[in-house]
Amino acid sequence: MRSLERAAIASGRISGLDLMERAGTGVVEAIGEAWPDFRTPADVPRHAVVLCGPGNNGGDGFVVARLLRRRGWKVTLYLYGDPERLPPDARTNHDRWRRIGTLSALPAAPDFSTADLVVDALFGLGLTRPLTGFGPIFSALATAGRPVLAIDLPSGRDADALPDSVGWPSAPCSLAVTFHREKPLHARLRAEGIGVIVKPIGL
Ligand SMILES: NC(=O)C1=CN([C@@H]2O[C@H](COP(=O)(O)OP(=O)(O)OC[C@H]3O[C@@H](n4cnc5c(N)ncnc54)[C@H](O)[C@@H]3O)[C@@H](O)[C@H]2O)[C@@H](O)CC1
Ligand SMILES: [K+]
Repeated sequence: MRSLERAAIASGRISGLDLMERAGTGVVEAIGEAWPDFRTPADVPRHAVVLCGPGNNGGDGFVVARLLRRRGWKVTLYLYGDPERLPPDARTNHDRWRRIGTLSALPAAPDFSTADLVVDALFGLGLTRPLTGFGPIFSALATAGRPVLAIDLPSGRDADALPDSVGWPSAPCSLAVTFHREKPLHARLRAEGIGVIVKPIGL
């Protein structure tokens, strides 16, 4: 994915920011496909809790937050990490979000009870080692029993599904929305009964 992305950007066909916008747009399309009820307006605005991480997976989360807000959703956004250290495209989408919404630092045990949907944009392809310290958050998420959409893949899991990654702490997941092509992990997710939707982003 990284080399495809680099080649697409180097060709001048598309920018990294465009890819991120397409990824976020694909996620919002997938929400309507997986949960058709969410397409129709509700009396009370629907509530999404979006968890953004320190890389471009978090950047996709900021795009999704903005697009859901535009569709009338109430959005609660938690950021894990320092906004000043976000990579450039994620930072741009953080700034765009901040023009229309607020964010808080990710608490140790967030309240997910009023969420119609939780969007997991903490970690994607860039995870390099097992997560530590996320146990209480993942437990709170599992206990809340709310639908969880993973952007690209459930945070904490290894996209390559290498054997030594079995058992790494990871977020619960109802649906994973990945981009361009499935990665090795997605076959495993399907085998576990987790939905997977692949969205084109113009690569
Ligand atoms: N590569 C591509 O072609 C595209 C990527 N996109 C998104 O970008 C994501 C990949 O972005 P990144 O490469 O920035 O990676 P991530 O956003 O998955 O994570 C990178 C960040 O996580 C930190 N990190 C890694 N392992 C950690 C651990 N165990 N504990 C704590 N911190 C850890 C790294 O230091 C870095 O700050 C994809 O999953 C996808 O969601 C999309 O925007 C569209 C195109
Ligand atoms: K994720």
